[in-house]
Amino acid sequence: MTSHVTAFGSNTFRTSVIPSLSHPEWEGLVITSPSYYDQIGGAPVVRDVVDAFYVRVLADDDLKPYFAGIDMPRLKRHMVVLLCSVLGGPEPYEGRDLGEAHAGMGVTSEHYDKVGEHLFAVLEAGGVGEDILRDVGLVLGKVKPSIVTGPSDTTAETAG
Ligand code: HEM
Repeated sequence: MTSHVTAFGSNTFRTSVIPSLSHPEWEGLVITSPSYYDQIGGAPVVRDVVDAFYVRVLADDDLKPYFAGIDMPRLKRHMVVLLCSVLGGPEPYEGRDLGEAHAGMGVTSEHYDKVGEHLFAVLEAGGVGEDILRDVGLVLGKVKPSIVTGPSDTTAETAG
């Protein structure tokens, strides 16, 4: 049996139709695309995604040590707001610059990629579409150099 009900609440954005613009003449001329943030169900869904994300991250023996002694409720709050704003939501991110927040942690490229995989896994489990996954992947690629400061054994491109 297939189900398209997301694991993170219902998605009602597609049901909002503006009656005066529903004439066939207007088809394809009116931009009705909601933000990714609205598409996935807004802040409540992002909160659920982030909760599930840190459950996975903390269950990963390679990643868990980074979070020892960290104020997780605060971290989750900052991550929720960051993800909301990346997805086009209204909340402005007020946490630290990502480079500054991760400075001195020695995050490796491999561990960064694992964190990215956990984020993808929860977004996929929540029924998030391909287009959003693709763009989140692009953002993760852009942010990586600010966060990764540790040694990596996958720097073969620069060899030779
Ligand atoms: C994948 C991209 C990542 C994003 C978007 C991200 C995002 C964030 C954000 C928004 C904060 C809070 C910043 C603040 O306190 O103002 C944070 C803190 C933190 N992140 Fe990340 N992070 C990422 C990757 C990682 C990785 C790969 C690790 C470790 C394996 C990591 C470990 C931590 C820890 C331990 C903190 C808490 C720092 C502290 O409070 O002193 N993060 N991250």
